[in-house]
Amino acid sequence: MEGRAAALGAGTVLNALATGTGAAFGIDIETRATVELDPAADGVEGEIAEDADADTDLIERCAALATERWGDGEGGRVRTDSDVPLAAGLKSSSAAANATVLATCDALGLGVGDDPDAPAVDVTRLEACRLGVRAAREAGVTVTGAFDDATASMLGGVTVTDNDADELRVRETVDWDVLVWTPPERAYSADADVARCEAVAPMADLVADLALDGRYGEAMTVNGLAFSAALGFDAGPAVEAMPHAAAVSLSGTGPSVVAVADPEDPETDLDAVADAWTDRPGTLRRTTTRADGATVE
Ligand SMILES: Nc1ncnc2c1ncn2[C@@H]1O[C@H](COP(=O)(O)OP(=O)(O)O)[C@@H](O)[C@H]1O
Ligand SMILES: O=C(O)C1=C[C@@H](OP(=O)(O)O)[C@@H](O)[C@H](O)C1
Repeated sequence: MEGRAAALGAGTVLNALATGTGAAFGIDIETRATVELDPAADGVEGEIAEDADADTDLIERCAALATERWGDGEGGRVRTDSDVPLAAGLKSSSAAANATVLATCDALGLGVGDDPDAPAVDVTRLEACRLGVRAAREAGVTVTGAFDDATASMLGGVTVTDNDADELRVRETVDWDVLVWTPPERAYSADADVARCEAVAPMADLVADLALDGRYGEAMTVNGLAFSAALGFDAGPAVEAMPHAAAVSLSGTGPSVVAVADPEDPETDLDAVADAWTDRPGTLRRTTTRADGATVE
């Protein structure tokens, strides 16, 4: 009983910490999970390939909740390996949770899809996503549940969500080139200063209006300025990127900054953004948006 799945990292359009409404978009960086179930095992044991000391509680809970819900409460082992840096604002927790829940479904021999009425579909990706969000809340790695990030990672494209109700308001495909700057430091979402985020709620409402109007780029850039100020990050990288990018924002609670360009628009140029950011410490990564989301492998 072995199963495998992969889920996406994501960038932020609207940080949900101010109002509970959030928006994010899936990008082409992945976390893969392998689950081996053993009906005789007592509980689930987790391992994170990149970091032997990182907290495995989230993925252990994801596998355990999934076997409780769709199996017979089997235990076993779960292992993740990931291109999504941990606690860097690129939704590593959502990608790990989604990949683990789907890999557990695969190990249980269940069909995963989006149409609940299709004969081959036992579990929808949205159901799997909601279970991962529940595990994230129980593991204490999130403030709002981060259903925005979880849906972007699971479904791909851009999603706008109500994280208080775990409700998907919008899902749309976007086609952007993406440049990600990840500074060396890490910022765990659970440690974020929520009161400072709540102070910029009027700006978050404006960002939500723009996003619900389909103006994702403007929404994202306003989000970045507001939440960089709220969370104490330098807005300099965003200002440097703005002349060359369709949009740029601090991602999540940071520290990564994500700039996007429209491949059809010659006015946008991520090489110029990379030049502007080149002397900053950390890593620069070029990627693209993804519309397909998480997959069973
Ligand atoms: N590859 C992974 N495998 C297992 N758990 C992970 C992985 N990546 C992240 N996590 C979990 O998510 C937590 C980080 O969550 P968070 O601070 O929200 O970061 P991010 O903004 O990247 O989602 C980690 O402490 C760990 O519990
Ligand atoms: O924990 C949470 O509820 C959230 C964390 C933030 O993301 P990161 O995990 O990327 O910091 C934020 O963008 C998201 O809207 C909600």
